[in-house]
Amino acid sequence: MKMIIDELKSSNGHLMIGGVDSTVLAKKYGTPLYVFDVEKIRKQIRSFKTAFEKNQLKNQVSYASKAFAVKAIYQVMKQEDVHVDVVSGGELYTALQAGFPSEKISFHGNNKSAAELKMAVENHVGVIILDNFLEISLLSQILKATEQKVKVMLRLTPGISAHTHKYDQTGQTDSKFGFDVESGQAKQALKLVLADPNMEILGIHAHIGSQIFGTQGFVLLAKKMIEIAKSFQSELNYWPEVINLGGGFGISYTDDDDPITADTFITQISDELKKVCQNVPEIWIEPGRSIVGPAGYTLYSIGSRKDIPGLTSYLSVDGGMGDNIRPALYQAKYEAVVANKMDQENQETVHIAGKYCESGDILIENLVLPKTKPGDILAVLDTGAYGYSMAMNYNRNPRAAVVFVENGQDKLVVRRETYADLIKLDGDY
Ligand SMILES: Cc1ncc(COP(=O)(O)O)c(C=O)c1O
Ligand SMILES: N[C@@H](CCCC[NH3+])C(=O)O
Repeated sequence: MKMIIDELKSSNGHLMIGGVDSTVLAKKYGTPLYVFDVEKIRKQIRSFKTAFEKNQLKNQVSYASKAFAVKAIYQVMKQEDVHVDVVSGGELYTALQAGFPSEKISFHGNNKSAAELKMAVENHVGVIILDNFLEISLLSQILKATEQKVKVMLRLTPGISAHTHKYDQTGQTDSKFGFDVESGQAKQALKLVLADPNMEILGIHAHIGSQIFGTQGFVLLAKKMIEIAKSFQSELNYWPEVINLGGGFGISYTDDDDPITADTFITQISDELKKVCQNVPEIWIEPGRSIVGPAGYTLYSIGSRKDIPGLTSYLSVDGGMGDNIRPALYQAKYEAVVANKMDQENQETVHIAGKYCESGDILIENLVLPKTKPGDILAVLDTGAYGYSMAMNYNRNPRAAVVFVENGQDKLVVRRETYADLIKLDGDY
């Protein structure tokens, strides 16, 4: 079991989150419940910033908001004075409604619609990260028609395969994202952008994937981006002001995961950049999971139990794949504890089943726990990234509420969906 657990116990054996008793939160707001320790989020952002400062690199941290995109998190990012990236009109809308400054927003996406591009231009987003040729022409038309100018970057596919789940790889040549460097698409895109008087090209971007542990892929990417910049300079007389290296820094979900600190990542990237380039551009990164993942917990109430003699036991909880699709989609592993029995000995091994009508709805296999009874609170750890943001209403289960805790105070930041919410969009026939 992860070392962290000892730090989280209160004297009565309850799991504490951000100075608040998690069982009190479960009672107050109901379960399933996402809980975020906001101080952890702030600390992680600051560790990226500190690492850049230590290495004396001009930089920008841009939170990849797909990991968790609700108004309150954009407000925390505003307080921490970082940028954010969005990948849809919906994320952009949420950020703007939260009062997040549009000039600090980067707009990503491999199939942005004309309407989304127009929305980004009208709201003066900081930079549009162009992903394909259709988008260049759509944006060009919009800018001409509205007589506006915008900063852009080009998303490149650098031909680097990260060591992670296939669904989490994005930098390999055979990827749906970005302009391919190898075949010359990237150069062609740059020519088009340079020729457009309404587009100001800020730099180049690449993202190799998500939940990556080694530094090797990032170091390779840094080197490759400088090579690309040099070829752009010699052939098109263009040198980027910014190189954006994307996100993807891995976190520890279980003891098998060995994450690298922000300091190690940034230092190794910085060393490589300085080795291969005298005039290092401003470096941007886009961490999502590493900023919000470890700060998140999901609290569930334990319900029914099925013991199959000689085989195994299933403990069911009141949530599952609807609030955390990651185990079903990527075979992702998690750790969990019984929040009201932190001081009790582990006594048995069980599978944690969700309540959705799918055999694949198993949140954790072979979890070692104390003896439990219905009504005990199970806390799954490190669920802050890609949990709520990928939540769904399968089986017409309402989506769970989200609570932020900090300095011993709790605040509901997303209310629980009601049954009435579920039929809000339905018409009669
Ligand atoms: C372009 C881009 N930037 C940043 C991220 C964030 O990745 P992560 O949450 O792994 O840091 C992603 C997701 O993979 C991405 O596609
Ligand atoms: N949703 C993925 C990460 C996607 C990253 C975006 N390209 C996960 O939970 O691991």
